[in-house]
Amino acid sequence: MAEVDHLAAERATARFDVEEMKVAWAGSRHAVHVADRMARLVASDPVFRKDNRTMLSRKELFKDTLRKAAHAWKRIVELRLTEEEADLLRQYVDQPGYVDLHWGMFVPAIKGQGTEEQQHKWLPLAYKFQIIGCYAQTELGHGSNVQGLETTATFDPKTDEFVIHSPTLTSSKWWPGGLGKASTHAVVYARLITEGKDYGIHGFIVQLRSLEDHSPLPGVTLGDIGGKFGSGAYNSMDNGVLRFDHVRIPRDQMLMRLSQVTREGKYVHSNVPKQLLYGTMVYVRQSIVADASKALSRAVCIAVRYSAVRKQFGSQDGGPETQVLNYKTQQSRLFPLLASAYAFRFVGDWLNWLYTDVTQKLEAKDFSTLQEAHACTAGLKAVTTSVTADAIEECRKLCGGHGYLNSSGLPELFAVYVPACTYEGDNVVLLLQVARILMKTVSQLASGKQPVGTMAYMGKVQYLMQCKSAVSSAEDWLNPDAIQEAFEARALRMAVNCAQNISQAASQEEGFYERSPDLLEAAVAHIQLIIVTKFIEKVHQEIPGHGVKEQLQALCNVYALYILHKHLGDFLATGCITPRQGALANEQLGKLYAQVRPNAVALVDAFNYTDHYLGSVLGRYDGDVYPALYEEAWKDPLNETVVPEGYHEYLRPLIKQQQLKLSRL
Ligand SMILES: CC/C=C\C/C=C\C/C=C\C/C=C\CC/C=C/C(=O)SCCNC(=O)CCNC(=O)[C@H](O)C(C)(C)COP(=O)(O)OP(=O)(O)OC[C@H]1O[C@@H](n2cnc3c(N)ncnc32)[C@H](O)[C@@H]1OP(=O)(O)O
Ligand SMILES: Cc1cc2nc3c(=O)[nH]c(=O)nc-3n(C[C@H](O)[C@H](O)[C@H](O)COP(=O)(O)OP(=O)(O)OC[C@H]3O[C@@H](n4cnc5c(N)ncnc54)[C@H](O)[C@@H]3O)c2cc1C
Repeated sequence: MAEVDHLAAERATARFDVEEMKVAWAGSRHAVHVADRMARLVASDPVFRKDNRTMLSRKELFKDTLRKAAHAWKRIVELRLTEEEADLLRQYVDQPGYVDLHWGMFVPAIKGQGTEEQQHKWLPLAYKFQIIGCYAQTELGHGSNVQGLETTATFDPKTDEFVIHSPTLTSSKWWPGGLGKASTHAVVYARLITEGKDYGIHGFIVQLRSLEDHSPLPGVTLGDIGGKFGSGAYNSMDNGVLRFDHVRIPRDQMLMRLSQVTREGKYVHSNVPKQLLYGTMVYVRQSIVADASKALSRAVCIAVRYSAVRKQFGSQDGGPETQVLNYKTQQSRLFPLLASAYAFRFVGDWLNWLYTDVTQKLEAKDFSTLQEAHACTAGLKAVTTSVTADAIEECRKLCGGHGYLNSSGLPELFAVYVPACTYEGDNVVLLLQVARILMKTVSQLASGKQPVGTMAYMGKVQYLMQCKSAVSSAEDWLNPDAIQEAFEARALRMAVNCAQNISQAASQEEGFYERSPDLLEAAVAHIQLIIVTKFIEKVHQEIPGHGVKEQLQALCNVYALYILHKHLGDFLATGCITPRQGALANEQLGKLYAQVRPNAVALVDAFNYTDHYLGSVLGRYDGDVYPALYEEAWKDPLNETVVPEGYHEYLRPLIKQQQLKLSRL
C-alpha cells in the first residue's frame, strides 16, 4: 500500500464496496485471493522485472524471455502450484513467449484431436517440458484460407510413415509463435494424401529439433521471421518460418481422433463434423475474449488514475486547476471504455461457460451447438479485440503527451495487443463467418425453424420487424427491456435487410460478396446485442456488496447507450428508434457519466492490478506520477553519459564549422 495516496480523495468518494467489486470482477472470492497471491509473487521477484524491457535489443529481449519462462517454471514446480495458479503466474509475468503457444495451443491441439493413446504418449512429455511445442498452421501464402494450405503429408505404406513436405515457397510455415527458436515439436497442419487422393487438412505431430543439442533435424529448415511492430512488445516471441524437405514421421503421429489412416493406407473418417479440426482455434478464440477485458482494463486503469491526477487550466477566478477527469469530453471518451472493460469481462465469463458446455456435449456426440460456439467465439473475438486495440490507443491520447512515453506502459500494451485483431482469425474474416450463419438463420425463418441460443431473438421476427420503441423520456432508457428490444430490432432488421438484398443478386454467393460490407455491420450489431444481453443478465443476478450492483447497473447502461449513440445511424435507418429517442439516449448517457465520475478510480481499483503488472508510471496506485516520470527519464541509456556518443564525430565538428564561418564574417 502506498505511503502517500494522491488518489485518496478520489477513493473516498466511491459509493460502493471496492472489495466486493473485486469479487464481482474476478468471479469469486477464491479467484481474488489466488490472483492476488500470484500477482504479488511475480511483482516481488527481481527476475520478473520488466521496466527495462523496451530498452533491450531483440536478442537480449528473447534471452530475457527464456530466462523468465525457465524461472516461472522453477517457481511453479518448487511451490507445487495448481494449474489455475500456474496460469495466473504466467499471466502476471506478462511477457509473450513460447510457453503461451506450448500451453495455449500445442497441448490443447493434442487434447482435442489426439486419440487417448496419443494423449497418453505426448501429454506427459509436454506437461513436464521434456518437449516444447507450437501450433504450425499458417503459411506464407495462406492464413485465413485454411483449406488453401499447401504443405503435404503423403502416406508411404511401404514404411508406414507420412512424408511431410513443403512443395513451394508459399507453403513455408510462417508466423507460428515459439517456432522460430524454442520449440522442439509442432502440431503441423498439412494436406493428407493417401492412395493418391488428397483428403484435405489434418494435424500431425512433427519433431523439429534435436532433444540433445536443439539443432534442426534433417530435412527441417527453420528460423525466426524477424522484428515486429513496436519496441519490446511482441518481439519477445519467436514467430517462425519452417520448411520441410521430405521429412518422415511414423503414421501414429497423425492426430487420429477425428479421422485415421490404416496400416494399409485407407482413409477412415469418424462420424463427426469435419469442423472439429478447427477446435483448437475455437478454444483460443474464447480465451482471447477473456484476454481482451484484461488488456482493456489495464489501459483504462492507467488512463482513469492519471486523469484524476493530471490538472489543466484553472477556474475562472484563478482557483485551483481542474482535474482532467472532470472535463465532460474526457468522461465521454473514457467512461464507455471503462464500461466496455466490465462488459467484456462478463461476456468472456459467459463465453467460457458456453465453451465448456459445448465441449461436454461434443464428448457425448451431441454436435447441435457447434455452430453456436463457432459464431459466438468468432464474433466476440473479432469485436472485443478490435474495440480493445482502438481503446488502448484512445487511452494513450487521453493521457496527453506523457501517454506517448514508454514509461506510461501504453505504447507497449498497444504494440503487444494489436495483432490480436489478426491472429487466431482476421477479424473481418471472422465477422463474415458470423454473417454467413446469420443469413442461414434468416433464410430458415420462413420454414418455421426456431432459432436457438444467441440467435433465438430472431424467432420474434414478426414483432421485431415492426415494433416501435416506447421510450419517451431520458429515464426510460434505464429500462433494460427498452434497451434489449432496440438492440434486438436493430440486429434483426440489419440481417433481414442484408438477406433481402442478397436474394436479389444472381446467386447467393455473388450477393454475399457484393453485400459483404453491410454484412460486417449486421454481424457487429448481432455481437453487440450478445454483449449487452449478457451484461443485463449479469446485473439481474444477485450481487453482494454495498452499492456494487448499482455501479454495475450504471456501467451496463453506459455500455448499451454508448453503443446506441455511436451506431445511431443503424438504429435510425432501421426505424427502431426516432431521432428524438436517440437524443434522449444521449441525454441519459451524460447523466450516467456524472454518476460514474465519483466512482471512477475505485472502479479501476477493483481490477486489483499491482503496479508491476500495470507497468505504468501514470497508472501507479498511489498517483504519485511526477517524481516517477522524472526518475524514469534518467534510466534511459541515452542518459548514461552527459555528453552523447557521437558528439565528437558529428556534433562538435558541426558546431565548430559554424563558429568558424561566423568568426570569418
Ligand atoms: C495461445 C494462446 C493461449 C491462450 C490465449 C489467451 C490469451 C490470448 C493471448 C495471446 C495469444 C497468443 C498467441 C496467439 C497465437 C495465434 C495463433 C494463430 O493465429 S493460429 C492460426 C489461426 N488461424 C485462423 O484463425 C485461420 C482463420 N480461418 C478459419 O478459421 C477458417 O478457414 C474459416 C472459418 C475462415 C473458413 O473455413 P472453411 O473451411 O474455408 O470454411 P467455410 O467458410 O466454407 O465453412 C465451412 C463450414 O464450417 C463452419 N466452420 C468454420 N469454422 C468453424 C469452426 N471453427 N468451428 C465450427 N464450425 C466452423 C462454417 O460455419 C461452415 O458451416 P456450414 O457448412 O455453413 O454449416
Ligand atoms: C503475432 C501473430 C502471431 C501468430 N501466431 C500464429 C501461430 O502461432 N500459429 C499459426 O499457425 N499462425 C499464427 N499467426 C498467423 C495468423 O493466424 C494469420 O496471420 C491470420 O489468421 C490472418 O491470416 P493472413 O495473415 O493470411 O491474412 P489475410 O487473409 O491474407 O488477410 C489480409 C487481408 O485480406 C482480408 N481478407 C482475407 N480473406 C478475406 C475474405 N474472404 N473476405 C474479405 N476480406 C478478406 C483480411 O480482412 C485482411 O484485411 C500469427 C499471426 C500474428 C500476427
